[in-house]
Amino acid sequence: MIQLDHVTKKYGDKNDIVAVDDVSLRIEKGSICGIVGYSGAGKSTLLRCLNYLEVPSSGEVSIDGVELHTLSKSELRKTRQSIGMIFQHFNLPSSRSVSQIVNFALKASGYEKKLRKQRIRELLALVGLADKENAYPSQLSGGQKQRVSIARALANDPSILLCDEATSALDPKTTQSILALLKELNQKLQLTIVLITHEVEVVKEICDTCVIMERGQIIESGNTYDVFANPKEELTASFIDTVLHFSLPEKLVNELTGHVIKLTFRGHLASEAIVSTMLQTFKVKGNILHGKVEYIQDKPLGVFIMELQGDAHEIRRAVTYLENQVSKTEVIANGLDSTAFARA
Ligand SMILES: Nc1ncnc2c1ncn2[C@@H]1O[C@H](COP(=O)(O)OP(=O)(O)OP(=O)(O)O)[C@@H](O)[C@H]1O
Repeated sequence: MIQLDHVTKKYGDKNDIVAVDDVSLRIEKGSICGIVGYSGAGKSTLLRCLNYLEVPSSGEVSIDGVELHTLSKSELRKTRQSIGMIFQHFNLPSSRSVSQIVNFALKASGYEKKLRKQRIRELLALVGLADKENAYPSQLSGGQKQRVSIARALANDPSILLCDEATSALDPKTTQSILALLKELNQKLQLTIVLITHEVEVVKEICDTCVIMERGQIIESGNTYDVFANPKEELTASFIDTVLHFSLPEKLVNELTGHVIKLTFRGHLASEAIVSTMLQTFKVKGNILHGKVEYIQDKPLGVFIMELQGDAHEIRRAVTYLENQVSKTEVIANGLDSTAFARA
């Protein structure tokens, strides 16, 4: 388990750049945690505080109950060996072959020479590169290079893997294959994975929990499904909307005259029945403008956007019914008391 308590990291001669500001966070063993934020939010700094590549200005980082600041240099080096790291631009030396790159990591950690060849084969097979032992980085695609860097990061059998924008330089299809590999390694090796990204798609695909950062602080965090189903902060909602596309074009919304609501369903199977019961029970006309089910790690999250027309009293009753049936209702346009709706 990784635990951060009130971690702050300041830079600058006067300590006036606060890159990470009083962050407390717990990441469970064997889980995948995604840290999301725009450029400059403090993600990289926070990630580097986890293995003390950056020593926090204040606060505590503990790995499996051991506070890193209590460790001697050699103990810290040993702890770092249990934390692998991969990067956006792979950082592979161009003059070494794939097996030499992995061998170098094994050698540096004191892995017994006679066992190294076998270990290199195992690692390359694990990341799907069994046939690339003798290739050089320039002969590999971006996805293959990231696989080599993952093999290198796993050389020491780490229990934690830190991923710094690991898929940001890759095309969508290759991103999917690297994410699938990370998920597989997480399950096969019980590897705890912490990744930072500005791509919410990555979080949606593989993260059990997620953390949203802004100006060095965590503004929202939790189980990924819960955060996606019910974002509390505007920034979180806008990030999520970039992948779920659960909104309507503004021009269309402005042209609508009825009461426009957005319904969020946890699970989609009941959604159509609820909407049709509502339409049969109350004297309202419903126009479905948008309906979609997204899968967040195989769990469905459904959204309907509807325009309701009719008597305000009936609409209120219909909305009350919906509020009791679905996870969340939001007014998108023409709230019941708005003049626009009164005109309709
Ligand atoms: N070594 C440093 N010296 C001074 N300021 C730094 C240093 N590292 C980061 N910062 C500043 O700290 C803030 C957070 O930077 P950080 O790189 O952690 O953000 P980020 O969310 O990872 O952004 P990006 O996605 O662009 O890397 C920024 O204002 C950055 O300029």
